[in-house]
Amino acid sequence: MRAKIPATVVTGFLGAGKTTLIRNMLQNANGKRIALIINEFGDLGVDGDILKGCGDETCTEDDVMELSNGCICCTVAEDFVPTLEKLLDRDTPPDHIVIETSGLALPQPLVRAFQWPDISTRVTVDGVVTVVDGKAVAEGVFASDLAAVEAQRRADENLDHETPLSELFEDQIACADMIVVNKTDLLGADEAEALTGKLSGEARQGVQVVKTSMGVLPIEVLLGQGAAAETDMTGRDALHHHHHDHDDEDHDDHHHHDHDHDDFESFVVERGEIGDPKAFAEQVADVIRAHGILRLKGFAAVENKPMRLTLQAVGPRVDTYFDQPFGANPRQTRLVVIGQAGLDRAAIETLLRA
Ligand SMILES: Nc1nc2c(ncn2[C@@H]2O[C@H](COP(=O)(O)OP(=O)(O)OP(=O)(O)O)[C@@H](O)[C@H]2O)c(=O)[nH]1
Repeated sequence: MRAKIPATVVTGFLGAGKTTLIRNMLQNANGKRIALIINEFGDLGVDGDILKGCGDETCTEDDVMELSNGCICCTVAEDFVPTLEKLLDRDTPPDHIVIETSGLALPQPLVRAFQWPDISTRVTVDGVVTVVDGKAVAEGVFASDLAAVEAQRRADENLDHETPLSELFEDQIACADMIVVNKTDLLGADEAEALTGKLSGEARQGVQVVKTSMGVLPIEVLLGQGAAAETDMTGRDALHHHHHDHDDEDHDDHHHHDHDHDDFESFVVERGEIGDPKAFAEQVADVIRAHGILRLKGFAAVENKPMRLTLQAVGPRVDTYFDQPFGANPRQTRLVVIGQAGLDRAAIETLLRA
């Protein structure tokens, strides 16, 4: 049986920065074939056009598909499932599927759609990424252009107009496997830190909360979370049952700053052979927990074993398996550590080499 194709769901309010994040990801895809499904309302198609025109060779028009209708829970059978199947049935299916939900959409019905027979055997939800407008949330308004959000709601008679935005926001947070606090360029460092802490407290246990601006996030952090969200709805459920949503054109009311400070960093730690793989995996998990490392991956040389051990960690969940003999490669342990800027490299190196 072939491995399931991973799908990442990107959710977040109008203007939070979903399209910006996805565009950045496509431009840094490193040859990964990523197909995009955009759940946009009606005939606006704005994000689709932006992304189709992103000018990157990895992002051809064929790889961007739009769902014709705004609400996935109502159109799963006639729209979403066929769209997904069309992608899966290609001669060269994508390596990864990314789905951008429309601004007021809740991710829950979309994740549930992956439980559909014929889909559940072929695709799995790698992770739900909730993009947050850091500035707006810090100010307690959740979206920076409230008028646009209201207009978006009013324009759809099916939309529930009663639920406060704060509750829709809670639902997006509840479903997340990763929360991206975007627009930190508009926040002070303390404000950003406080917001991150607050959101960590509100999210399900173990959910990673990362800070960034202009949606710049290493693709290794964004993709490959392995959450299988559709099989794990516990605690993800929407508190509120409102339906129907649609998207709207973004109103360009934000200032951009050109900044090139790095929000993420990564480095390599090398060491000699390890003893017991299981004990080492636990050691790695401890280091990850102690230092808030987002991803850790690489190979280890294990005493008396010709094969190299592959290590992959998403947060403190560490997977290991023997993949192939070292062959011509040096018999060494080499681990790539990825995290938010400011990792205590020296301490991490010491712990990983212990
Ligand atoms: N200052 C600042 N502006 C940002 C940042 N990220 C995105 N923006 C801007 O915010 C606006 C909205 O970004 P989008 O990526 O279109 O947001 P979206 O979530 O896709 O919005 P919709 O698709 O309309 O729901 C755009 O003008 C972006 O250029 C950021 O980190 N800082």
